[in-house]
Amino acid sequence: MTTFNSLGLSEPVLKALDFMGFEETTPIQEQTIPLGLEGKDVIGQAQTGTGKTAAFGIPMIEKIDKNVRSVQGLVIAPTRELAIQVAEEVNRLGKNKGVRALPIYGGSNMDRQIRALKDNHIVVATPGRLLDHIRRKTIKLQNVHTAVLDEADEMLNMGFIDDIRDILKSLPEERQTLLFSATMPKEIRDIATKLMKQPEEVKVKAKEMTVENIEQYYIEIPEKHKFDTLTRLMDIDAPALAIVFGRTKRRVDEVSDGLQARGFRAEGIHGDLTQGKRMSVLNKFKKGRIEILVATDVAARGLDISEVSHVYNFDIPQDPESYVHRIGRTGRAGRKGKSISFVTPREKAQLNLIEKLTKKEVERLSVPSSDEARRGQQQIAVEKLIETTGHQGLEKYQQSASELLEQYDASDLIAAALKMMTKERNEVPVRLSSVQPISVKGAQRNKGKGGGGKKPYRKDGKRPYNKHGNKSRNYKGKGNRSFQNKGRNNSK
Ligand SMILES: Nc1ncnc2c1ncn2[C@@H]1O[C@H](COP(=O)(O)OP(=O)(O)OP(=O)(O)O)[C@@H](O)[C@H]1O
Ligand SMILES: [Mg+2]
Repeated sequence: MTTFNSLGLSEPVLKALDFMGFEETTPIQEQTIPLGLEGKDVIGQAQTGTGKTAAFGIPMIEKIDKNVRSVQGLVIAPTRELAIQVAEEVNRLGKNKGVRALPIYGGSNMDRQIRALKDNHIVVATPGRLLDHIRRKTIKLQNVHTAVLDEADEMLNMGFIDDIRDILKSLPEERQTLLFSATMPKEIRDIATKLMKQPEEVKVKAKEMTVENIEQYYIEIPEKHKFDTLTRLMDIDAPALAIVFGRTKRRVDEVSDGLQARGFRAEGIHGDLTQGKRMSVLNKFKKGRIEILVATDVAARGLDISEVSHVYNFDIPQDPESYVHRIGRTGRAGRKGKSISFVTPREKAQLNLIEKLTKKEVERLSVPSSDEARRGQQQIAVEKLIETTGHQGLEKYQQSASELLEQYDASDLIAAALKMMTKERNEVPVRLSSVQPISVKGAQRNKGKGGGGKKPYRKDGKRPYNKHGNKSRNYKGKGNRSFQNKGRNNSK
């Protein structure tokens, strides 16, 4: 166990860490904070939810002179939501030291940003908006000594390489550059290395690329049954907060409309929404006012919402890396999480690619039946009833309870109470537009995935549900055609 104390951090930063409840370092923090403090360039790769933000945030804050009123640290992040979140975490870490961070991103008022820039030591920006400021000369970067690319591979992958290069060119030569992500494909790392000075590579040793505390499952399912299966899973799992990833904006809209039609508190988020709408949906989700966030990959990276208990890949992602980030929205900071990915029969090769990247086998589940879903709902009522027996104030009901028990059979009474408490399953028909399955370039059709049989769907390890009908059928692909990888479709 390594404490932050042993890293030689300043009192105000230690106090902030204490306030935030960080007791010991995570492995990536333990390894990169000393390098960051020494001024070394660092490429840091560690699993999702393991504290990379503080790993770069802490040394950056330590190196800020709060009396110099100019931007000294710069973080670049791929999305607006992430820029805001990172700025919040940096502000928490820097609070006692008097170090302030400002998020700047497209879709918000430029003049206001310009005014606010004067009072901040650190800027957390999306690449496009930052370049706007640089080109209009509305931001002064000559005092920047530390630059961080958070989710570096994503930004370089998205074709932002020229933007990033232009941004870095506008910073002083004498600076430190840090690069972080949970994934770092070799070709991207090679590009990145060219932007840095003899970077130290820190790759936290982990057998698998995904964190162990996420239980990973997949369900093989034809496209047309996905939606009903999703709502069944939700009825059984009763997630605290869930994120459902869809492939396109239209898909996200349709799935969130469908979920609403079935009585779930769901809303969608994707790149076509206004900034205001995106923020309001995300805030509602963080506060639990909606329970399901339906999203494109725009929400796949970096977002840290601790209560997210389930991630559903309604559509399997095009990039295997994206899978790592998507499921990483759950199981953060040591919490438990569960991910379930829908794979159409023609997409098995894509699943194999994912397993190859993550070095982790994804376990197969059978399609839950509507009877299992109904029992799932009933189980929720059972748990609620049991929990309520521990509540105070039950004595007010004891008199009625004894009277009832004199007249009726106890099990009839409990059955009636459960019936009243069990949510009726809403199965209004929902139709989605058809989509193309993901295709893998030159993919070998999956020839019998290893890993034994599938597991019947169950809410947890303790209560097995019998399998009912609905076995996944043997869908045959149309021959062994290899599919063209359409590359990244710009559909976030
Ligand atoms: N040392 C620590 N002790 C306890 N909690 C921590 C510690 N470091 C970070 N955290 C918390 O863990 C959560 C995840 O951290 P963070 O968002 O930095 O993860 P990440 O590695 O950047 O993940 P991703 O790859 O998804 O971006 C945050 O809520 C953060 O406040
Ligand atoms: Mg992060």
